[in-house]
Amino acid sequence: MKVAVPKEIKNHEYRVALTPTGVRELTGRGHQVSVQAAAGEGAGFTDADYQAAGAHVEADVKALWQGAELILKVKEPQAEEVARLSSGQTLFTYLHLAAEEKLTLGLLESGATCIAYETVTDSRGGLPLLAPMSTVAGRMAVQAGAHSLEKAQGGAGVLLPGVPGVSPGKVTVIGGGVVGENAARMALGLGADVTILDKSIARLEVLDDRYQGRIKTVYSTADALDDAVRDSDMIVGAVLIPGAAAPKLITRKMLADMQPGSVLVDVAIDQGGCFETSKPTTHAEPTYIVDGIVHYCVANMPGAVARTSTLGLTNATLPFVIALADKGWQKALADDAHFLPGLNVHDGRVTYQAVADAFGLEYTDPVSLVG
Ligand SMILES: NC(=O)C1=CN([C@@H]2O[C@H](COP(=O)(O)OP(=O)(O)OC[C@H]3O[C@@H](n4cnc5c(N)ncnc54)[C@H](O)[C@@H]3O)[C@@H](O)[C@H]2O)C=CC1
Ligand SMILES: CC(=O)C(=O)O
Ligand SMILES: [Mg+2]
Repeated sequence: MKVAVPKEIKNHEYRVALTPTGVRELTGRGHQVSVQAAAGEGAGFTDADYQAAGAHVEADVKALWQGAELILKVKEPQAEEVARLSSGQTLFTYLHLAAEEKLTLGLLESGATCIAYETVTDSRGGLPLLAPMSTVAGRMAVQAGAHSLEKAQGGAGVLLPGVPGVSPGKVTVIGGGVVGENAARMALGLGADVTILDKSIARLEVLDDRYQGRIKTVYSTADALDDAVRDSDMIVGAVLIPGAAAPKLITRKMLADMQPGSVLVDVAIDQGGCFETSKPTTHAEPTYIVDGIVHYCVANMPGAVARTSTLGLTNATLPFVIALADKGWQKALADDAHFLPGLNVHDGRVTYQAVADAFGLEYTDPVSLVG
């Protein structure tokens, strides 16, 4: 199969979808891999590294896209990339469509087959292609939030660990999944006073057992959210309903109950965000202030630590990439019931229920397409 790896073009996105190690796995199976010139630079891989693994390095971006059957990316296609996609091509990348109507309509119009990393599942109820980046983003969330608490960033001037004689800062994490647990772990490591809210008692049980009371667990209700906004120096938004737009859990009105200079870090921004006042930001300008509250809402947080993130992401995606290249999308998805939910769009049809629901579009069951 002809596989293409474009250079990412989203603001401050330095990850790449395939490492030279991945290229070697594909070329060893007889596939042709084209990598855009400098695609791996931000993650520490040179064009020569890719060539040594058997890739063709392509400087002409138009030729790269046109010649591809399978396109591997990291972030959702930007407008100029959507315009390059065509019917018969398969795109494998993060999509987050429920938060992006224009992108959804663009992909439908392209006629391409679009498989999202974030909706692939596993036998333990997890999201194996989201988890590595959720781990990164959860760990970064506290770094970013701690920096945002500094006065020069508009923050309240709170040092999370406190000092002897001064209480530590309070961090509340809403959603105790992969992002949430990793954020809580970092906050705990810094010496903050940490609480996790979740709707899943089973998940709270796991966290309680794992952290033996060092992290408080609270069942997420409207009252618990009211308490969180009154008490917290930093709130991390880390909820997910797979494939769907995030629920808005903190409204603008609730910001009035927060201490001025408190910080909201909305990691769930890639699914639209879980705070009413969230809007996507970039690493170039990661924060903004609403009603005295600092908001950090970067939609591609892991892009800033591209070396670690690329290695973590591609370790997880490689087996699925190999399946797509070896078998084609139809057989690869038909053979793996956990890969199948990755299919979000095919030939003008929406094949993921939560995306169809988000925009009132007709849903096509992916089972009917893979035979
Ligand atoms: N901004 C960025 O750069 C990145 C963003 N993300 C995003 O972070 C979000 C979280 O991802 P994961 O932790 O992997 O998901 P996850 O599925 O591991 O965890 C989500 C948790 O939210 C809980 N939850 C759902 N609704 C809730 C509610 N109303 N109140 C409280 N808890 C609720 C669930 O029970 C679950 O424990 C996703 O939107 C993901 O796409 C992930 C990586 C990078
Ligand atoms: C999950 C995601 O959106 C990211 O890694 O950028
Ligand atoms: Mg996004």
